[in-house]
Formats: sequence, C-alpha cells, structure tokens
Amino acid sequence: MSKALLEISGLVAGYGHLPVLHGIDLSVKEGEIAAIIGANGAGKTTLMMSIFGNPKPSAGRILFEGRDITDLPAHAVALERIAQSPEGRRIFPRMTVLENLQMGTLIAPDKERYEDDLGHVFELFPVLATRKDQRAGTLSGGEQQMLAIARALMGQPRLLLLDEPSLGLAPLITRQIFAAIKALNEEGLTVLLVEQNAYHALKLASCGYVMVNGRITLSGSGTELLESDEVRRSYLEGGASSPSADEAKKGAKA
Ligand SMILES: Nc1ncnc2c1ncn2[C@@H]1O[C@H](COP(=O)(O)OP(=O)(O)OP(=O)(O)O)[C@@H](O)[C@H]1O
Repeated sequence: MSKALLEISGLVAGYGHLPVLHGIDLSVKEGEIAAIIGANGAGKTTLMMSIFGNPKPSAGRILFEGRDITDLPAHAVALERIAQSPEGRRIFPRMTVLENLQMGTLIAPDKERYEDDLGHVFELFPVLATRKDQRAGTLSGGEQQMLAIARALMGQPRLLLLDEPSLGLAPLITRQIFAAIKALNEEGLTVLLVEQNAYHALKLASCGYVMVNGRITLSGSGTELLESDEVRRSYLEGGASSPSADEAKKGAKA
C-alpha cells in the first residue's frame, strides 16, 4: 500500500470571525487521484487555499511527505512541488500562452527539463501549441483551463491541486480535461481534485471525500461514493432516479 503524500488532520480555518473549515481530516496517497466533492460554499476552495497558507489555519496540521508545511508561506509550499490550478484559472491574461508557461517554470527544480516539459504539455494539450503566441486572455474558457493546468505542470509538481477544472465548460471539453488528468496520473502524478461535477470526479478518483459545511461527512473509494445514496441524492444531477445517477451506478459496478 502506498504512503500518504499529503496528510491533513484536524484542520480549522476561516476568514476573520467566519469559521469555514471545522476540523478536516483527509489524506492523499502517492500516485492516486483523490476527489473532494461538495455543494457551493462547502469550503472546498478554502481548503485548497489553506494548504497555501491563505487563509492561515488556526488549528490542525498539514503534512507533505511527512514534513509539516502548515505554517509555510505560499512560495515555500510551491517550492515543496505542490502546484495548483486555482478556481477561476488565474492565468496572466495579457501574457502569451508561452509566457504563461514560462512563468510556471520559475519554481521548477530542474531548469534543464524546460524543453521536455514544454513538449509534454503541448502533447497533452495540442491546442496550446497552436496558440502559443496568442494572449492568454483571448483564449476560450476550455483553453484557459488547459493553460492553467499546463502552467502548473511546468513547475514539475509532485502533487497537483485542481480546483473545479470543469467549471463552466462544455461536456466535450470537460471530457478532454478529465482525460488529461487521467493521463497525468497514469504517468505517476498525484492529484487532489475539487469538483462539483461529482460523477466525473468520482469516476476518475481512487478515493473521494464529501464535504458539507466545512466538514468531511463521507469518504471512501470513488466507486463506493458513486454508489452511496447520499451522493446519488445530493450530488448527481437530477437526484437518485436520474439517468446520470443510473449511469453512475452502472459505471461504478462495471
Ligand atoms: N476571501 C473570503 N473572505 C470571506 N469569506 C470567504 C472568502 N472566501 C470564501 N469565503 C466564504 O467561505 C465559505 C466557503 O467558500 P468556498 O469558496 O471555500 O466554498 P466552495 O466549496 O469552494 O464553493 P464553490 O464550489 O462555490 O466554489 C463561503 O461561505 C464563502 O462566502
């Protein structure tokens, strides 16, 4: 059994006097995809951000490869080779695609790998190669999401945090993004994925967590969660009797 790469225990965080996370426990094993699903406002983004120290946790611990990173500033967390593609993508809109990717290399430990890494992200997302001199702000939403993931990869991460990669994207583009995440994981990259698209996320993940009001209420394998009544009722489109829920049940059993 592989060891935990990321281990979060008893994490409490919030904004000013507003508590958001009420003692989160979760772990991501080396080489797996873990998914956190939950409704709007459950605290998923806050959890991702608190790994980077903003908001700063008021209690609990975050361990990366057994090292305590709870109180590290964001740049030090990035140097641990934890990369994120944040919600809303946050690419640099006035820079070209290539310049955005070059920004991603700033924290890469092995600068000699630049050409190989660039070739790798262009292979993963060929559309970025054809758009490399285009200003990032003029890309489509799907292309911007691909760029955000590609930029994170240019830093040679060991753990990739993805916050809502399918947000606002058409089904075809969503499938492409999830296929790329699967391919990256098959190459050995560990991924922590936050998603409202529970079906896609849990199909992909070996391990999943349900977050409700800043607490983990359910955890298990992706298959177990897809079969769970709570997930079917609350997070699969149309509820327990919907076609997507039925598809989920069949998919989970396949
Ligand atoms: N910068 C902030 N300042 C104050 N409150 C915030 C801030 N960011 C988030 N919150 C609050 O924290 C709570 C959790 O928000 P968060 O964005 O973490 O949820 P989420 O699960 O990621 O939701 P969504 O899926 O809609 O992005 C919400 O009530 C939100 O209003």
